Amino acid sequence: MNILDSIIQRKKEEISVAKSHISIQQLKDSEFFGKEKFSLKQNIKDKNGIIAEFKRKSPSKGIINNQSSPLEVVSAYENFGASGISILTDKDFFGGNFEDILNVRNHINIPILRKDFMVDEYQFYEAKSIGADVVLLIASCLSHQQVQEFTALAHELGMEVLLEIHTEEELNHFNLEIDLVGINNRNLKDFKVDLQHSVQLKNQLPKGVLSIAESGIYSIENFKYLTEQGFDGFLMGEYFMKNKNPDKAFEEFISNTI
Ligand SMILES: O=P(O)(O)OC[C@@H](O)[C@@H](O)c1c[nH]c2ccccc12
Repeated sequence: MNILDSIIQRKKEEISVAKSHISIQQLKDSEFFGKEKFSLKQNIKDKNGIIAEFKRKSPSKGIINNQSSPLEVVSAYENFGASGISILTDKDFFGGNFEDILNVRNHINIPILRKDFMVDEYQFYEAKSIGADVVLLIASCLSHQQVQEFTALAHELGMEVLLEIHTEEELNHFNLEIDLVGINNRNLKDFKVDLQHSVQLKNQLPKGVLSIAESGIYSIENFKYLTEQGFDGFLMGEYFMKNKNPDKAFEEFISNTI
């Protein structure tokens, strides 16, 4: 069993526990349910294209940062022009939780991506109830049909969808309702990073689709290369989070690149 399989197995257990505690109706009654969303699609075009991630740890890197406060970090991301924020809500493997989104939602005015492994409709109601504007759909965990159904549900709830792909076969998961396509430079099964591979995949996307280069952007050179190759957006976590002050790291990166 690879790491992705273990994460999904655990996720399914968590979801069944969550369902037994909180009903969909209760989620619908929460404060954020009726709120308007911020559009990541729009912000990718209007701002600096970076979706900056708050990330404490990962299966590939272990602890990255368990000191920084989400609000301090994401406020700096917003102030220095990020198009959006990604916040991991997976607890066991990434050290995230719902509070990380709930605690910042009312303090920032850019879209928040709930970064998790979405495998069940219930999680879309959860995402909306904590104030997420965008959800991630990972093609390698889902069938073509699930991608379609989950996209429709996300839209019905007023959220946008970022479809993550990593292989040529996964291009088949794309449909015209998808808002943004992320190409993961990292293979989630063995953690290898390959930027060239992502560029090749990006060139096979239908024209006009907003493309996001995800993961493993470890230097200004990497960023510039991907920009030159025509990516519209960049999902970056570790590069900022590995610093004691991710807020400063973000500010410095922006002043050196954009
Ligand atoms: O920290 P990095 O290498 O900059 O990567 C950020 C983000 O792309 C990565 O966290 C990620 C991309 N897709 C995922 C799916 C699940 C969990 C995490 C991810």
